[in-house]
Amino acid sequence: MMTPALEIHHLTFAYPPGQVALRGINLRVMPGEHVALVGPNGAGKSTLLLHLNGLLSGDGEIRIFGTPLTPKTLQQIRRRVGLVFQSPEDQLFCPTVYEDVAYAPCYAGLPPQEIAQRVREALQLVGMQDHAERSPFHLSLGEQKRVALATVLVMQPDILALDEPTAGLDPRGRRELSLLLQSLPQTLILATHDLELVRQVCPRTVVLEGGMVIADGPTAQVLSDPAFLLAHGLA
Ligand SMILES: Nc1ncnc2c1ncn2[C@@H]1O[C@H](COP(=O)(O)OP(=O)(O)OP(=O)(O)O)[C@@H](O)[C@H]1O
Repeated sequence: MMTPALEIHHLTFAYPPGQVALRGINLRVMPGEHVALVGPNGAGKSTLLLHLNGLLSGDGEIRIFGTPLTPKTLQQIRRRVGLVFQSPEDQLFCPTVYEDVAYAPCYAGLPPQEIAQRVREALQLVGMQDHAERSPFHLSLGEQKRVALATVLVMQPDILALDEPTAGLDPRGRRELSLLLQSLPQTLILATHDLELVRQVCPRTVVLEGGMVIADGPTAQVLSDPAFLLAHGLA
């Protein structure tokens, strides 16, 4: 059998001093799957994403392509799992867009020529190739979000986890991002309230509520029942 890209067993986590955010999450995602993570505010979506590359660490087990996530494997796993945060200012800190996108490949010690090529490709993918020399702080929110995505794509992660990627984007920005996400061959985990995006990008949807998985199945099925959507804060 093919090794899953992501396996989560009985993951439980509480923020100090005791705010329980995840209660026994089990999840298996196969390579190349595009999975949506939906649920009301406070359901635990962001908390779950922060566990995927060890930024938070709860009780239970996480395996990335079969490798358990432990302090020993953390560096190796961070190269395979790219996390795009909800607010781009958490991800951008250099004087220029180019430097921000080049930061991770520089840090990883890639050769300069490869860095330049990867940065060009990543900026092209998100449609920001003409803004390489601008300051990220003078870009619009939508542009910043695209650069933040490029800073992760540039490392060519096998798993891409995005938190609210369309929040704050205008309709055209949304459409372009949706098309880009649909085209990505990577395993994709998308935490969002944007059900239209979910229908466009993710054949599978997982619903979280109160830190638990309360539904997991084909998107068309999971999102088809208006009463279910209403009951769980999704509509
Ligand atoms: N830094 C923190 N300290 C304490 N509690 C937190 C912290 N961050 C989140 N929580 C709590 O953990 C729970 C899960 O929050 P989380 O942000 O993961 O939910 P979410 O599904 O991403 O919500 P949203 O849709 O609002 O982004 C909530 O009860 C929240 O109040």
